[in-house]
Amino acid sequence: MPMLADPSQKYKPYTPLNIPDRQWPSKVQRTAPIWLSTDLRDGNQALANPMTIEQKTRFFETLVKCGLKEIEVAYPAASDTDFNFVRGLIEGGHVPDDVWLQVLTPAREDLIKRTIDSVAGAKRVIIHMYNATSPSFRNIVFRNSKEATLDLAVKHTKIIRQLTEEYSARTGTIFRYEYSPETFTQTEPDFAIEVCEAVKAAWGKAGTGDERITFNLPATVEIAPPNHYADQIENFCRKVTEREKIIVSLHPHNDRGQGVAAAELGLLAGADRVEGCLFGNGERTGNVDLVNLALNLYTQGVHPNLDFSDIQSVIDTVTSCNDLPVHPRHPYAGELVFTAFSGSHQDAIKKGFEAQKQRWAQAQAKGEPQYWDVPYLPIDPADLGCNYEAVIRVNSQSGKGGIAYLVQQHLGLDMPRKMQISFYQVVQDIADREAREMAVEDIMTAFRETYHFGGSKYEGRLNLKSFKLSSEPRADSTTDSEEPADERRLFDGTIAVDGALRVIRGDGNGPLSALLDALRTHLDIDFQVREYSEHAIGEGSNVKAASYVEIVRGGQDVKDARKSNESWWGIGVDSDIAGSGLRAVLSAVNNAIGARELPELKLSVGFNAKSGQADVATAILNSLHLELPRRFQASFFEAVQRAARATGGDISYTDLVQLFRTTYHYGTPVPAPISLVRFALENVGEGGRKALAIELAWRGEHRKLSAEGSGVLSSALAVLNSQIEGTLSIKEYAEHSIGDGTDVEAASFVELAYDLPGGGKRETAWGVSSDTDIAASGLKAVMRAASAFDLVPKKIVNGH
Ligand SMILES: CC(=O)SCCNC(=O)CCNC(=O)[C@H](O)C(C)(C)COP(=O)(O)OP(=O)(O)OC[C@H]1O[C@@H](n2cnc3c(N)ncnc32)[C@H](O)[C@@H]1OP(=O)(O)O
Ligand SMILES: CC(C)C(=O)C(=O)O
Repeated sequence: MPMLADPSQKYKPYTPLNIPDRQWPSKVQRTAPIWLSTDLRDGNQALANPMTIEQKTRFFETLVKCGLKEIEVAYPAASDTDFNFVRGLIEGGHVPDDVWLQVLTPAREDLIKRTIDSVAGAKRVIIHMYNATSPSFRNIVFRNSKEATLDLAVKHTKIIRQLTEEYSARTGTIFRYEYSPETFTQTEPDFAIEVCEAVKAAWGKAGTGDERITFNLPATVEIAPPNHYADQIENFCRKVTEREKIIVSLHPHNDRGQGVAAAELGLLAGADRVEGCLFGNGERTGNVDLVNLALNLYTQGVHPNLDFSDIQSVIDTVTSCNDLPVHPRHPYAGELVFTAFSGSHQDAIKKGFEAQKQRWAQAQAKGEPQYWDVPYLPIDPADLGCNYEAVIRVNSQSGKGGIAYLVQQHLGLDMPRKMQISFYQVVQDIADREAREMAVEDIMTAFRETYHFGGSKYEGRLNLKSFKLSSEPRADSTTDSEEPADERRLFDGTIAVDGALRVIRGDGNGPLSALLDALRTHLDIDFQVREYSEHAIGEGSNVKAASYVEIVRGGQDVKDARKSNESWWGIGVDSDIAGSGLRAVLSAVNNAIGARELPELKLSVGFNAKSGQADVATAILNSLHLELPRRFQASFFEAVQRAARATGGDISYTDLVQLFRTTYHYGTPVPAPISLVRFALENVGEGGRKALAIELAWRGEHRKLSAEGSGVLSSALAVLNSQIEGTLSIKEYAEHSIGDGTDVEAASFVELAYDLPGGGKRETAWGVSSDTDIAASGLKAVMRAASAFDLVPKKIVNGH
């Protein structure tokens, strides 16, 4: 059947009240009303499967925990379950002293008696009686007159008064009385007031405070817009006598979807109290939602005197008891209400959080309130025990702002705007391709994979192992100016390239360009930096630097580089700011090179000193695990060049390693001319002075010697110097570990200078050794370096 062309022929509109001087439209709610939960009565009676006693008890406990002080627990005359539930609450001691139990009864004597029986022994009880007063109920349901309707209410009010007084005398129970002219909103306004006046008179003892009588004015079925309900309430409040002895209570249903509005306007119109259910359960479309009402007040800065600080646990109890879901879009409580999928919402939320952080810091410094003001979020999810995880969820409708927000929240990284755009494209592609929502974990994985960030699992093809940055004055810089000398930065590092270690070197205006120079020189990887930014992560001693780098193809002039459509971003985090920048460059480079083939390490003479020295060092690093200091590299490189020239220009990898071994007596069967046989070290005196007793094989003979020094190396030098003319001294010393755990060894590198007797020319030589004992390693390196000199033996004078 089609909908009616003219519904006015079927449905009558409501008749508005004429209150020209109505006050409620310009009022503002500044206090919380009295709340009554009728979940266990009106809510329960609307369920296909009413709650069990166990469920009702659990629900009751949750209501108490939320702070409800008036709870309608049952229609006790309806069933044994309801009756026994009320008994169980009282006898089980579940009712706190400050909570009023409310029970509903019709205007029937037998049922009233049963109702009052149910609450025996309770401390505070509200007996709630109702009868229908509207014309259609009078005519259709009860088939009685106005007088009979009024008499029914009066007669049974008197019965309740008499019975409760008897019970009070016997048990000490404090009773209040609530009367509902059912279908108030459809009852003639003056008749509703007339019935209530008659009931008040029949009760005969309405006073102030806890002695007030409650007139509950239900919108049993919501049949008019909420302003009409407000007019009806204001009309009632104005006309009823002894207003101060009355609690005016609202009981809105939600048939037109305006229950919350009706309650809010009804309160402005003078009501004191609201009856409703959590999340709006109840007959048909439900009773008014108390959670919605309470949190509406809360977001106006009015404490509702209800506690929803763990709203999820309330949802869990309610849904498990009444078996009704909470809609994902339900105000304040739905799973999606703090979630933005759309890009512009996410962007505004992200900006809102950032601006709020600053605003709050300023407000805190001035001792002012920290007001909540985040676009699209009318309440702080944290106030309801929710976290910000769900605030932004990403699908194909999302934008860069939301994705950047998640990266910020989960990784602490505040991507620059252009990087946000770039990463957004990555996420969009995945979301579009897979046509699904991207979970936070998906986005974090995409971020880690794109930028090779976050541990060995995401390592790229190029991976920084160690580095050293130094500086030297520019060749063309002048020293006579007042300005600080113009410096070039030198990068010396070890990187893993597809798993194999490479020593690379480069120089530039700064650390990043020095690294890029090194990559260009050794690996044919040619990029230049277009944008760089950084920020701190964390505070105090845990602070780290996060760097973001955008690179473009190398060899472009500034104008072309700026215009280039092709670029790659990278991110680096390190406790050292230079380290974070270098890591960011490698992250971007890894992003850019993809699977491109990289040049193999090649060794041939004719290479320039920069690349040649580092390539030689790479060979030694990969074969012997020794990280040669830069000057050691230069020194060995000369030996390599000599050897290569002698063999026509080429030197194989194996020959190179062999050359290293023989040059430095490193791991060769024939020991160095001066070599360590055994030694003993002793601490002498304070300050770490050492006494060294050592046995040396000295060019074919054994010498047992001893000397003291400030440390191991200085005592070794003292021993050597006691045997020669001239002086040996240490020019450079370096060490590093090889391996880890219990297999760790120390590698020592010593450069000795030999000042020949009589002020002759100074010579230098390197020695290298490794040993599980670091002292032995240092001593062996010293002896191997000393072996390189043509040492002049000490002259024997008078037998000494
Ligand atoms: C708007 C509301 O939500 S009001 C509360 C509604 N809740 C419930 O109805 C749940 C509990 N109810 C019940 O368990 C049952 O209806 C009972 C036990 C109260 C009564 O059961 P029954 O005696 O079988 O009557 P029934 O369920 O048919 O109720 C209709 C009768 O009650 C009368 N009645 C309805 N409301 C009232 C009232 N407030 N006061 C007195 N009588 C009433 C009707 O006129 C009708 O009387 P009739 O049989 O003489 O024609
Ligand atoms: C008993 C009354 C208050 C009721 O539930 C209603 O009118 O909806």
